[in-house]
Amino acid sequence: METPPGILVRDLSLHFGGVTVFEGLSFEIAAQKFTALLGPSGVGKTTLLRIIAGLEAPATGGVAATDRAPLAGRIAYMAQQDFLLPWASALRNVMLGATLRGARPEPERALHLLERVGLGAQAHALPQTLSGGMRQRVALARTLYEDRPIVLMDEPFSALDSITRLKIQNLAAELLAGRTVLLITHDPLEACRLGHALFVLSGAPARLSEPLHVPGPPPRAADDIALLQTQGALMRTLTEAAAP
Ligand SMILES: Nc1ncnc2c1ncn2[C@@H]1O[C@H](COP(=O)(O)OP(=O)(O)OP(=O)(O)O)[C@@H](O)[C@H]1O
Repeated sequence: METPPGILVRDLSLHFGGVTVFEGLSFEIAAQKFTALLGPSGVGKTTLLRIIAGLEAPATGGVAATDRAPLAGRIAYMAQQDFLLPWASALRNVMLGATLRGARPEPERALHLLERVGLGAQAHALPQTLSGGMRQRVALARTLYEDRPIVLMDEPFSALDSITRLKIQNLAAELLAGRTVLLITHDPLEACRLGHALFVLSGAPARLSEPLHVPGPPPRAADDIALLQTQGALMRTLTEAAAP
């Protein structure tokens, strides 16, 4: 895989009807790190991710890679819902991107990734026979199958119970290490376990907080002292962000 670049967001403005979601928003997402993005519901997190993914066009400004090469084709997107096709096996769902692009599927590589997320034995199972955590692991394997240097994740684990969530966070940290990852989450613990830098988006138009940094490589233990201190600081920033 090529060296994952960082992402430059420059002078972004976007309005929906009379609402100004972004006005002159600029920031940088570090290369080869996990960046966590938190903030109140409706502030514009998903919209920001969609702009970076090229799925939404801003009124002004834009998004570029720090290596100046085009971003197109270098981004994988993992959404909150697993979006698995109900009639296709786990294996075929992992290869869905290739199928949709008309590319030759690589079942051996897909199976290897299912094995890495602990689902080798379920390769031929249909999604409805799998638990929510298993389905999100299939979705994670599908994201990895795309093998893109940049990975955008929109609350990917929010529907899971807390222990399943801790386990899949560990997997994501291991399997996505070295890529440029932007993770939207409402879970301060998830942000602190996985993020190298944590940002809070708040206000209308939305502004980014100064980043918080958690020491040590992800995934961090949930009871790590430095993590708990950062989580406290993050909770204060989130409380201020929610104040009217
Ligand atoms: N296609 C659209 N048309 C009109 N308004 C939109 C559209 N998409 C988003 N919005 C509005 O833009 C704002 C930001 O929405 P967005 O989904 O990005 O928020 P969010 O921070 O991701 O929220 P949540 O945490 O609840 O997922 C909201 O006020 C939303 O209603």
